Amino acid sequence: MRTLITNIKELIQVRETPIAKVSGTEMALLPKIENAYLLIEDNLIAEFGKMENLPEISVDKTIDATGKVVLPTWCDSHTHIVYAGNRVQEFVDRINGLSYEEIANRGGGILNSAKKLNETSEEEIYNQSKLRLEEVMQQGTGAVEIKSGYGLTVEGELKMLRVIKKLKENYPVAIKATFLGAHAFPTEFKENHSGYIDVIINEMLPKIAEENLADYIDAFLETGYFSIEETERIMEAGKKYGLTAKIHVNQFTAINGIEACVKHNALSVDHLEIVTDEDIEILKNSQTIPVALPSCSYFISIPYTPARKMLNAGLPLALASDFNPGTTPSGNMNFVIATACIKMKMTPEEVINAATINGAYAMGISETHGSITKGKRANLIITKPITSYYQLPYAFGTNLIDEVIIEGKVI
Ligand SMILES: N=CN[C@@H](CCC(=O)O)C(=O)O
Ligand SMILES: [Zn+2]
Repeated sequence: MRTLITNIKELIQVRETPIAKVSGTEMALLPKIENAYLLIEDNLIAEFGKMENLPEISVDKTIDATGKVVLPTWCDSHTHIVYAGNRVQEFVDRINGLSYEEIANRGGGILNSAKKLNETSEEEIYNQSKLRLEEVMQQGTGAVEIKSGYGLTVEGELKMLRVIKKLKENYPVAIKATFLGAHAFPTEFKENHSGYIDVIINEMLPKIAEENLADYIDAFLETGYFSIEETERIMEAGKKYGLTAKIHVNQFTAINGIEACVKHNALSVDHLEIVTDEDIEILKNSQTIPVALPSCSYFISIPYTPARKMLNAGLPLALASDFNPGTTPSGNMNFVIATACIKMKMTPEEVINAATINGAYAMGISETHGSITKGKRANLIITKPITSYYQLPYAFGTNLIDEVIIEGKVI
């Protein structure tokens, strides 16, 4: 099957030579071709170039993109899309003055979602979660990482990971599964942290490996959650099963957690609302990519990741949604990029790099996703007619997406 997209006003994020990620000042550059065509063969990008160089070819379908921008679909490297129910009451409690921490201390927060998840059948969780996946696909997401972490029991964690596996099987979007058993301590292990970590290492991980249910391992390294030493135990155990770490860290406090993650070759460190100069130094010269989650900062009113400071220091940065019931009940990457421009003072070029090629890197899929490169997956957003790609973050709240193509097919 050959599909030809013609008369593209701007074909953006064009990388003739494949790259893994972009860092520092490179993030300000977003290569593009004006008045372009792009040829899709089956599920791959086969050719692209200027309209004037379009060769004579026979195709099965032509899409006229006059006035429209074409770019790679969003690569959302950090979500918790699989969950049961919602946490609307906590939303109202926060409006009335309670903080995220106060709600968690009352047994709300992650433990609230864990209770709901353990009471809900696998089929029902799948049915609720697939609606969120379908929604973000329509919003232009073509690759997504999904975490467990609302089970916190052997059965609960396996149930979540099996739902992620089923989503992988049934949807064309690229999905990476991350095991986040170390998301919070269940109440019965509140005073016995090592006991719960033993359950993670000796009971959960072997079963997950046996069923091949996870690609990565995560922990919530934070004051009041998992300490550096506890997170190190988790990362080391994961490594034994071939699971590279992607760690929640520096969301509320900076406790030198980033150093431990870099030491253990984490693929990404995520959140980073609070970042010290030492953290930035440590991230330099590492292969670990920082991931910012601006919708979370927006929703629970916490600081935004200091993107400018990090980019000025030469670091790469990825942007992801953090879609979850507690701190970010939205997976809309269009809102993520707009918020990063508006609140983090990133430029349109930087946010698009952060949400495509760098997001792909943060999921370990930049060889196949995240740019317009021959041989990569034909995962594309075709916008409505717009003046330029600047309009995407500018017109926040307006749906400017006309069509989404995943694996070569309009969805
Ligand atoms: N901070 C840790 N985990 C999630 C939120 C968990 C929740 O409140 O349900 C996050 O990334 O924001
Ligand atoms: Zn998260």
